[in-house]
Amino acid sequence: MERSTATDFATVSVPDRAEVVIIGGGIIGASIAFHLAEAGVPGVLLLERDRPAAGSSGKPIGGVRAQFSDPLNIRIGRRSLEAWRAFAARPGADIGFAGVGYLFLLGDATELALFEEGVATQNGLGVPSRIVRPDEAAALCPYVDPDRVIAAAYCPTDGYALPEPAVRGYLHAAVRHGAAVRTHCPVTAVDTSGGALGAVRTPYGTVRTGTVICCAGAWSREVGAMAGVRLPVTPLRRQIALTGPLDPPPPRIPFTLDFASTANFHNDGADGLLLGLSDPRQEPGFGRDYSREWLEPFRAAVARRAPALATVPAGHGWAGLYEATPDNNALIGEAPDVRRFLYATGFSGHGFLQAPAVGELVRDLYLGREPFLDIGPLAASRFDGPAEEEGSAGHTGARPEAHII
Ligand SMILES: NCCCC(=O)O
Repeated sequence: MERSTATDFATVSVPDRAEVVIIGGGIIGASIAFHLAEAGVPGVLLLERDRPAAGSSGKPIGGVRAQFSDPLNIRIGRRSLEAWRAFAARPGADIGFAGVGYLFLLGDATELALFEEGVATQNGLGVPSRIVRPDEAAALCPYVDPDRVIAAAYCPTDGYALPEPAVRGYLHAAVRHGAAVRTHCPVTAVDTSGGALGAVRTPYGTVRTGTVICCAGAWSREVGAMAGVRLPVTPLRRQIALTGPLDPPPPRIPFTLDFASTANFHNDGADGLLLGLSDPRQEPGFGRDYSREWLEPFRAAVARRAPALATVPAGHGWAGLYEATPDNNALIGEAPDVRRFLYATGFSGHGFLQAPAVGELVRDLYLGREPFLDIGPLAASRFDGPAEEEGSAGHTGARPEAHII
């Protein structure tokens, strides 16, 4: 599902030395490169083994929201939304931001209680979300059957945007500010000595550096291991499909998501829909071949909430990888045993929507500045211990968010 040509910065050589080497040219690496270069950090080098956004950032459309259950993710989402809205001015690119809102469909009293608590937390942090009755949910999204939901949570300032133009926008702006970007340039080794970084190696040569930032998404565990750093990230295939033109064309709807099943749908251009589901049967792995079996649980789920879409056609599909952590929260921090090995990964499906704020946070971590929030709870060390248990929040108190996709 190629939609646009990616910016390419084909590698013919790498510099002998860089102040900072960012590994990974997806949305997180691109945002960090931009924020560091904009702040005047010299010698920022981003290495991408393929083309920009070749991993999961190549998703056609990405939801952006501040509706989360815990303050940390709410604040990251809210801060990022401000940046997505202003992206045309800074860094300066059209990312197709559409503030259509997010509508979480709720099926029972337990879900409603969870979202009432979440909305109260969000409102306390300035996010204008609210619980809406079934008839208002159906008015916002006419596919929803008001007799089949108990309520919904709606935030009008959420929406979606286009990830690949966002990656390109960040990279072009980073280069304008002096950063270097090399694509088709895999990192094959990270040299360390006595707990300090020495260099990264590539097929085009060795780059001496004192700082590495791992933004390798689903491949971060392997990149971390090159430096002896444990990053508990697991690849998990996620799939979406486009309906193509519908007759009649769909109304303009919020990003609509059934909380219980994760089935979701929203507009794709003027005349189609994008459909998605986090299939709980999916086994971990790097496979990214598209297959259609997820459509069966998707159709079953929408039949329960929005039966008008139960037979909607699903045309072209796309498969990408979530970079899942055991508690579905990101990993952001500095490795305790390898100085200046920083990481921003494990976004568990929320990398695009969190990328602008993450760029700021990692910039501030690098510069030793006071960040806009304490990233301590996101340190990978929360999973240190004998077992890396699925569903464990570890011992730091980082609270898993309620939304499981
Ligand atoms: N990965 C995006 C799915 C929708 C969401 O979590 O908001």
